Amino acid sequence: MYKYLDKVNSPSDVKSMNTEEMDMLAKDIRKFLVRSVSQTGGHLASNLGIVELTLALHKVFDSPRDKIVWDVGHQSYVHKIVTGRKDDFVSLRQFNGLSGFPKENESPHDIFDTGHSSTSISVAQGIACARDIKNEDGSVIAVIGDGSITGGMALEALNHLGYTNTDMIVILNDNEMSIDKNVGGMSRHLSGIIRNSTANKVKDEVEKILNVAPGGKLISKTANKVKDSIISKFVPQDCAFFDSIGIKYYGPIDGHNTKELIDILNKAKNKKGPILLHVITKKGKGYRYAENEPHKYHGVSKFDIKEGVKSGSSKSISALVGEKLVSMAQEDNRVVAITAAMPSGTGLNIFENKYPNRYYDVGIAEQHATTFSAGLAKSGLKPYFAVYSSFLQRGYDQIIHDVCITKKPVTFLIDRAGIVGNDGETHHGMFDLSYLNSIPNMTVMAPKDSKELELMMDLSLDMDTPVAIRYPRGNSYYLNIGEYTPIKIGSYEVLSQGKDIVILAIGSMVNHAIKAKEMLLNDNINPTIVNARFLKPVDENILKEMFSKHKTVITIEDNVITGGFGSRINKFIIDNKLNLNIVNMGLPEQYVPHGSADEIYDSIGLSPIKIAQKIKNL
Ligand SMILES: Cc1ncc(C[n+]2csc(CCOP(=O)(O)OP(=O)(O)O)c2C)c(N)n1
Ligand SMILES: CC(=O)[C@@H](O)[C@H](O)COP(=O)(O)O
Ligand SMILES: [Mg+2]
Repeated sequence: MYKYLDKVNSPSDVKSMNTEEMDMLAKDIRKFLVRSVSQTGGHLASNLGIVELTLALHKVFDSPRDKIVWDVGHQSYVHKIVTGRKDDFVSLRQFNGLSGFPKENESPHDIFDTGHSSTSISVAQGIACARDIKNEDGSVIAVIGDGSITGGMALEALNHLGYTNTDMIVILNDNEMSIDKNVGGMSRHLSGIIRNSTANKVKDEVEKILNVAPGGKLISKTANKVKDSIISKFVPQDCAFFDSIGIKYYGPIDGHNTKELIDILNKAKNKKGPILLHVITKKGKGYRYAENEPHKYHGVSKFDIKEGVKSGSSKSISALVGEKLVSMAQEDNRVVAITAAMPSGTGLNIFENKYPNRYYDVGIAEQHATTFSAGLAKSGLKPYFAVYSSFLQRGYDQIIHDVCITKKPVTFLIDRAGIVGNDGETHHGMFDLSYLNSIPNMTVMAPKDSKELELMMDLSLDMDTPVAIRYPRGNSYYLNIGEYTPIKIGSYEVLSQGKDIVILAIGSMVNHAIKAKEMLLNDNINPTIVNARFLKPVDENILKEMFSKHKTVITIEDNVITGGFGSRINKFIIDNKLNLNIVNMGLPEQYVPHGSADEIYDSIGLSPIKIAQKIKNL
């Protein structure tokens, strides 16, 4: 079906191809990617952009002896195809299927597990330094995007790398896009380099990289031809930033010109010290819709190839948050919104459209975003930092040191809490209740549905201390049960009275508890259900009342079972010397793999039916 792709089962198959064949292979791969991802969902646009670069890397380097370290890893599909996993793409990101990110246990070619951004240079430098200490050889290459290089970790690593002068290659894959438009001074600097690039500005550095062969000068006719063709594209520009910190910059390089890429990589392979190759690619290349709207094709669900991705009719919880924040900003001019490179994902693009001057995209910089929010709060504003649960892990010290010790009224809108689904273990928001639980001065809430989420946001506006509100990935939903009136700090809600057993559920697990109760009623088991809206403070009055009326207590949370909501309730029971049966239900203390959220909840015993079964078996 694919003339060239069908021949590829390992990197050596690419090595045996000439550049023309590799270009035909690139075409096949693009076709394959579009077809395959249209049926499974996945990260499309970044992979379409990185086809020639990945093929050139596998042509020139000898993976896995030479180590290719992918940043984020969402662009590793072509690498997976080349390294023998093409046939597994039918199961991409599905339960028990191929991961959408590099996984060490999937292939020896996947050098390091990843999913979060800006780690590749640190990892690669560690591997390269270890190689040197152990007197081993082999190249180490970090492949990082223009979005990811704005992240604090990447900048810290560059700072260190320039100092240690380690032999290593950083490939900066610059498509001038993060998920949304890339932002920041670094991005502006890189774009400036691209704009200023002209074929005539040949500088000494070009000569240097071309003269890498021991002893020297390019003398043969062919070599000179190669030189000319490279020089016309490979023009070092104003690269003061990288050069001044000790990393030799080369570029910009056409990331879709296979011959040029192979030539440059061959030269770079033998260079001493750290070098950075600035490779320019087009996100979404080869699929018209993705080229035109790369942000829409960064991560996609299944779609029709002819029609392209269509927006769903239901409103996401994130969009609802964006809209609510707009209405709060209308009422209160202290409200400002912050995102760390996730405007569309968090719904803050809606806020940006309405209030561009009260909106900040700080780049992939969750730590900075947290402390920046503390600074805004210090000056009397009401900052709302909307951030995915797993990415906020990056800002842990900043939450304590800069927000909570001095009680700055920053509100964290924690999106993607609980199981996110197909991104898998790096992205599930399964730790936030635990990591926030022990931080003094922080109020932590989780709504039963989207209407309650809005009420919690209203409450946060009136509070002058740190607040976190967590909610899941998905479409907004309304349970129409209980009260929808202004919420008081630390107030729980009894949703239905039963006997013997009380279920205390938090956040999206309230819905699971309600469904589980419907099933249990068929077996004459009638638990009381409490919507535990706050991780902290807890509602002591309701807890005492419930614990006096019931013998068995069940806590349910979509957070790791240790250290979160259940632990807090256990402590309350111990502190009050109560004699009760208590069962904690939550996510296992293990990294949870990818799949649909429903499949995962069922597999770990948190689907309504599994909850009901567990209660029946008590
Ligand atoms: C710590 C962290 N924050 C945010 C993200 C979400 N994220 C994934 S890819 C991406 C954009 C990366 O842009 P770039 O490195 O330029 O790669 P491209 O998608 O353009 O290929 C972002 C923000 C993440 N994975 N990790
Ligand atoms: C690779 C990455 O971190 C993001 O692209 C992430 O996959 C987005 O997740 P959502 O689809 O939940 O926005
Ligand atoms: Mg990019």
